[in-house]
Amino acid sequence: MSNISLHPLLNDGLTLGSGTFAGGTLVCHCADKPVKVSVGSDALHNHACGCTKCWKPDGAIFSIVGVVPKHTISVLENGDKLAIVEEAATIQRYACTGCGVHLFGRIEKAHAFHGLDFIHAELFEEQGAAAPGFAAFVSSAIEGGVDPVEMDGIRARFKDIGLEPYDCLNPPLMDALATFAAKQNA
Ligand SMILES: N[C@@H](CCC(=O)N[C@@H](CSCO)C(=O)NCC(=O)O)C(=O)O
Ligand SMILES: [Zn+2]
Ligand SMILES: [Zn+2]
Repeated sequence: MSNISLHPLLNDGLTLGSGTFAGGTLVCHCADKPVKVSVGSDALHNHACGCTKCWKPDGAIFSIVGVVPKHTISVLENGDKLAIVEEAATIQRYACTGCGVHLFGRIEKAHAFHGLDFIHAELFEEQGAAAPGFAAFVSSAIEGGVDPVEMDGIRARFKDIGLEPYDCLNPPLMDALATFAAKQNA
């Protein structure tokens, strides 16, 4: 297959987390007045995401995104540069208006993942955050511009590095969404 970059942190195999990471500071890509956000948790359910909405570094076709309890997040510096990307989205992503990096995403409505904020662990200035554990929304990469003929190779590459590819979320998270929906509909 072609030289597609899944993500800079996936292209040469996974770097495992320390297992003891308890949070740190997320920093955007601005050279001047970067936005800094404190997080008091490791990235939970960390995964590669091929959807069109999650932030990706330049040249990558997958995002790496995980969640943290929202009460562990606080904006430390230059929060005036943050703006919500898409107000109507389930996940309201707070992006830096200078560089476009998403610092965190929050769900304000009733939802299985309410109370969890979405973050990109590669933005931690510290090392040791959890590695991604699976790949989600893989087929959505086509919506982002990937040629469908590349998909077999992309799925094979994920399997090679130990990440099971799914076209939605992984079974435990899909079960959590379905459990929430079942309770709401009861
Ligand atoms: N095909 C669409 C899928 C977008 C989508 O549903 N993304 C998921 C996963 S984001 C991180 O896991 C989601 O929950 N989105 C809610 C939201 O973004 O508000 C596409 O690619 O756009
Ligand atoms: Zn920035
Ligand atoms: Zn996504």
